[in-house]
Amino acid sequence: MAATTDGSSVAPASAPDWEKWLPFCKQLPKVELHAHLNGSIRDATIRELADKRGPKGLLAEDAHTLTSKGDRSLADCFKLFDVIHQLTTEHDTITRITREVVADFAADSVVYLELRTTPKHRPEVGMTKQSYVEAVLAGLMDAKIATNDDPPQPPSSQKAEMLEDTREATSRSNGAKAATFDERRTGIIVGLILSIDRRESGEAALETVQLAHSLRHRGVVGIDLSGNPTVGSWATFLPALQWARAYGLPLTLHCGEVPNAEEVRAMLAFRPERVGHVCCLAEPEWQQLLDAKIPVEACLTSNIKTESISSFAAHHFALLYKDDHPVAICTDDSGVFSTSLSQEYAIVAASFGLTADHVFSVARHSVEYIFASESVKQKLRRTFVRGQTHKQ
Ligand SMILES: CNc1ncnc2c1ncn2[C@@H]1O[C@H](COP(=O)(O)O)[C@@H](O)[C@H]1O
Ligand SMILES: [Zn+2]
Repeated sequence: MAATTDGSSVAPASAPDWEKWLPFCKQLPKVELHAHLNGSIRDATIRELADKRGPKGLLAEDAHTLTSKGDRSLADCFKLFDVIHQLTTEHDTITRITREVVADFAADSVVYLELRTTPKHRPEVGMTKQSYVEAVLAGLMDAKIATNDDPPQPPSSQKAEMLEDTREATSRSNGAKAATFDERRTGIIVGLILSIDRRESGEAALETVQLAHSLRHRGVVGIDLSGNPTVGSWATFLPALQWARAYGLPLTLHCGEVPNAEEVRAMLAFRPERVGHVCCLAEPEWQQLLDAKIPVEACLTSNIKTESISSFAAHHFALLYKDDHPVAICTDDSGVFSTSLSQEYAIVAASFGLTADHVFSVARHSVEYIFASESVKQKLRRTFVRGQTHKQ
């Protein structure tokens, strides 16, 4: 793994080192660009859903074990997602977890969130990819209603109308209309990214891209490629990703979570708008990333817990930061890895000896990498005026 620091210019951090950064990071406005819906569920919700399935069931046992949060390999992590997915099969549950996840990010001073999720086709419960995404969109609506000061929840017939009200239509280069949920009620703007799972066929991937295209005006802002990195091949997903690009949908790819030089080279050559992780890049691919200046979503706790990186101090965030490479700090799976965006910022600050100004600047620069219109960026830039509303 070439993407490690030499350790000479960065001081390793122990947990108490970063904890003292938490109050500052909690009140810092933040942008979250890499958060998987089913990886961000509250522990209490997982346990409640598992218990409803029967107290002695295998799922309940697994759910209680999985919320005990030990470090686990990447392979264990994907087993865990399978358990979580068995607990979140109902539309109502999808709506509920979306509402809760958005509320949790909002409570952590996240001002802009790009939440990603894999549309699920589950004929056994009457779920199509479209109905799954509709359930997520309903959760985004509910999140706004739930955190609103005054109005009670409207009957569902009114929801579509309200959704229409809260749209922010913006022009895209291809002339399509895009939208993000605005922050009038909650203080958080949310865009939805649809994920392609590496287990899927090329056809299923294309279905997700077409769904994203058709729901652009409802808050879908981009496409992600994720899932077990040891499964599937780049060639399978490339046609769907090319369609996404033709539709003008920005792309983010999970890249280099495990060593796979050929795939990393192909991904970087494709020039996605962002990449996640980039943990296991050899020197030529690392140089390719730096030259391409593709913004990186850095997920420190995730990389440590899945054993892709050996320690916070050895994380390649330091190299990216020193090189002035575009980078955004992200959680990946705040529920599964028991973290928060504030905690990730605190870890970065303590691990790499940043000042409060540096931390603020990292947060502010993340605005430049979002999948939203210039008008949304402008609005967010105004939130990040150092010294005006947010002091050390
Ligand atoms: C740990 N690093 C990771 N690497 C790759 N993919 C990951 C991931 N963490 C999460 N996912 C992807 O997100 C799904 C869960 O959320 P959704 O059901 O889509 O909401 C997982 O099944 C996996 O496909
Ligand atoms: Zn991820």
